[in-house]
Amino acid sequence: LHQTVPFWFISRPVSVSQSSKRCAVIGGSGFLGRHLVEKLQDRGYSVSVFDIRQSYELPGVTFHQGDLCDEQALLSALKDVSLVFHCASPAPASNDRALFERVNIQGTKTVIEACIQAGVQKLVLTSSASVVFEGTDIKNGREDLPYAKKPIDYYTQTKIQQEKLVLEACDKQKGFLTVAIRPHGIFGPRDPQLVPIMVDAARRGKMKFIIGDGTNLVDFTFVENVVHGHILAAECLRPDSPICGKPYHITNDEPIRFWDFMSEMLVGLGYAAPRFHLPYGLVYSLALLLWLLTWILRPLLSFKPTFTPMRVALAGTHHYYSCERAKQDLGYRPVVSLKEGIARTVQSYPHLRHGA
Ligand SMILES: NC(=O)C1=CN([C@@H]2O[C@H](COP(=O)(O)OP(=O)(O)OC[C@H]3O[C@@H](n4cnc5c(N)ncnc54)[C@H](OP(=O)(O)O)[C@@H]3O)[C@@H](O)[C@H]2O)C=CC1
Ligand SMILES: CC(C)=CCC[C@@H](C)[C@H]1CC[C@H]2C3=C(CC[C@]12C)[C@@]1(C)CCC(=O)C[C@@H]1CC3
Repeated sequence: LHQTVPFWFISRPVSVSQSSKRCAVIGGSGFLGRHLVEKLQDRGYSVSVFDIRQSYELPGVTFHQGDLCDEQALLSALKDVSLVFHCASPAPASNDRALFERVNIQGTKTVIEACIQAGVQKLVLTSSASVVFEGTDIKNGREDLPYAKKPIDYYTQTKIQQEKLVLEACDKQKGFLTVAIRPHGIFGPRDPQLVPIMVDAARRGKMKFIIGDGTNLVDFTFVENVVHGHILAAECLRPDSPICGKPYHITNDEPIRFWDFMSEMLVGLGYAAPRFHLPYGLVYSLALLLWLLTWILRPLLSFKPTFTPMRVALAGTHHYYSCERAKQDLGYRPVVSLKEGIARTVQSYPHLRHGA
């Protein structure tokens, strides 16, 4: 991680002691969590994972299987840990209100209480840039944009509450420091959402259409850059740093047309790029109608449409964010370019290639 470090970081060089290199990753079995665990290990951290499931084994990594709403289970996993990364969340696609409220709100309160009780000094939350997204254009959005008043789904609604809880818990007097990382559109090897959903849609012939004029710019962020942002934040988080209790956008700093990104991925995997344009308003209205119908008919039908209003909004509007604050305060610069990230991602999915 060769970076230009901010001046206040250089002015107080503190060697990262062995005890402060003991960390836990809540949600460490997931897509981002596992990449984070691997990089932390490379950087000499001793890592524990706390997750509701164990999806892999890694020599040197201790796994604690449990629900983050269970304080006792968390406490035993956080023993002797000084740094915690919280990147667990139910998948956005579930849209299960009760589950999001239980895990993202109640569970995060439990994480904060357990951290304080266990003597953890630093908590780094994986939030989301979508906490300010309401389904309409955001161009170069900065962190001072207000939280969405009408969040596009329960996932976003509870991510807002979660971020507020974590940032408000920052208390220099008590020696408990917090920071939130807001990534956007994470992609990379082993991602269970973006590429698999896209390929599934392509295989069902649903990737022929471009929603809108196809010029809307979006941030897609390679997973290693997101990991890099988390580790920088953890290492910069000290009582005298300006980052305490603040959110930081972490992006690839290369906004791309949503449909160019989709096309590059699809073509890379051997599928045709979308070609035919459909008006945004029409597709959004149809998605809304379909969503209403599935909601009304839910006692009779268990049908999950590919086109949801939320997905149409994500596919047809501008939503890209400035990561200037992270550059300034964390010395953040993306470590993998979009081109390289796309190439590595395409290569990592041989089983999703056309004809495989
Ligand atoms: N992927 C993206 O594009 C973006 C993600 N984020 C945020 O990044 C974080 C990581 O996302 P990602 O890696 O994609 O998600 P994943 O679903 O891959 O990882 C989340 C992990 O948390 C686990 N988990 C869920 N509920 C609990 C619980 N109650 N107790 C313990 N563990 C639990 C999940 O288990 P299980 O799979 O069994 O539910 C999973 O292993 C999330 O907070 C997400 O909101 C933010 C912006 C963009
Ligand atoms: C930048 C960002 C926040 C990305 C999030 C990723 C997902 C929301 C996308 C991954 C695959 C996308 C997709 C569609 C919408 C957005 C995604 C779910 C469509 C449903 C849009 C309409 C179509 O023509 C089919 C698309 C399938 C893939």
